[in-house]
Amino acid sequence: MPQEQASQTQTHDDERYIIGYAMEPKKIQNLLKPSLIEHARKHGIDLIPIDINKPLIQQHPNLHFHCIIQKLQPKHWDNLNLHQYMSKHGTTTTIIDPPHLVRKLQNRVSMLEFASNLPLSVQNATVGVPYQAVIDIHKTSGDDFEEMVTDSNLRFPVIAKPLYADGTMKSHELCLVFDREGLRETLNKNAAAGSTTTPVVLQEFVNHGGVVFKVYVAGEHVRCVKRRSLPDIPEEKAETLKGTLKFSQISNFTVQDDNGAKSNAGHNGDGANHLSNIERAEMPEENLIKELARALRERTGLNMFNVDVIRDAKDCTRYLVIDINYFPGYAKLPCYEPFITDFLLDCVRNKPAFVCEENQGMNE
Ligand SMILES: Nc1ncnc2c1ncn2[C@@H]1O[C@H](COP(=O)(O)OP(=O)(O)OP(=O)(O)O)[C@@H](O)[C@H]1O
Ligand SMILES: O=P(O)(O)O[C@H]1[C@H](O)[C@H](O)[C@H](OP(=O)(O)O)[C@@H](OP(=O)(O)O)[C@@H]1O
Ligand SMILES: [Mg+2]
Ligand SMILES: [Mg+2]
Repeated sequence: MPQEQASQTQTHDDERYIIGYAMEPKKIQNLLKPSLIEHARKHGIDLIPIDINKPLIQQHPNLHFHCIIQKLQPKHWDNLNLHQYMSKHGTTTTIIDPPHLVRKLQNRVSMLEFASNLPLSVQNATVGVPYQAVIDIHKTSGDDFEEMVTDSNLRFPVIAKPLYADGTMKSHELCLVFDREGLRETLNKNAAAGSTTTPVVLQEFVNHGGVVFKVYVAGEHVRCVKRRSLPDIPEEKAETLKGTLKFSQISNFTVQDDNGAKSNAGHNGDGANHLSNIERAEMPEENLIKELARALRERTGLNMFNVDVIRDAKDCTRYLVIDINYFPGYAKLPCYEPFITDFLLDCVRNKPAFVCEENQGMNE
């Protein structure tokens, strides 16, 4: 079976490790496929579900977790009371990754700060971030609005993104904004939402050939795949476009899923051309991806994340990080079973580089 061949890690028959997973049912369904549970089991790892709604200390009294992987909302941290659990088992159980570090990825400003001024040196390539500004969502009219847009130094088109990328559907509701009127309209709609109003980041839209590179990181293990993205907007067209265009989770399907959906729907023409653009797009240099992953692991202190990277259509040596997601959909990677299992084996064998700093800040 290809997954077996792809696994790099040797296991000894007598080694067995218990790894708990704490996450919402939808995430479990996406990630913990029988193929992963089986692959991990064959390599010495028993994956055990943790109930995220009650204290961990009251669960599995006869099991010792070597490590726990998690994707949780703050309320779940409270319910699980991991602090209590770790005060008893903290010397032998590792939590991947500490929540106070994960939280930095839940804000689109602090998230991209990790990717600013990265000292990478692979051929001529540079990796940076697009220009972005947080705006005052209450300045929706008159001079205040005009002044704010001028002061922000942004050039249209921009993408309006909710500041908080906190795992809610709302946090993925983005909007391409073509001009000042479009921006005013977006802010007015946001203001009309009343109690659900959210701060907004405006990020410059960068033409990038309609392809996003998703770099999946699990400790030292790194994989990069191509996904569908927004199409380019030629400069002359950008000047004539007005208003806004809402979109959400445009890059969440794999190229294979996209192909299937298009052919099932009987689409051709533009759709097919667009997909072949993706297939034709050259992957970034492997060393660049590795260096980027390493640098971000160091800066964030995290092990499990993916990075969305685009390549400037005007300058193919210029890469831009547009998004970093904690604990992404690894199951969308081909042969994700050995990828995750090898990482988990690294964790339980306590390779120093993978152990998070004493699980500090756990319940912060
Ligand atoms: N600055 C940008 N320039 C061009 N395209 C962009 C830019 N930012 C985002 N995009 C496009 O919009 C998509 C969604 O943006 P982003 O990744 O920030 O949102 P998200 O909801 O956090 O995504 P995810 O589902 O990966 O968490 C990207 O995959 C890319 O196709
Ligand atoms: O934090 P949430 O649950 O909103 O995170 C998303 C994340 O934004 C990414 O979109 C993941 O997908 P990929 O980047 O395509 O891997 C999602 O993965 P999923 O398969 O678990 O839905 C995350 O949940
Ligand atoms: Mg993204
Ligand atoms: Mg995201």
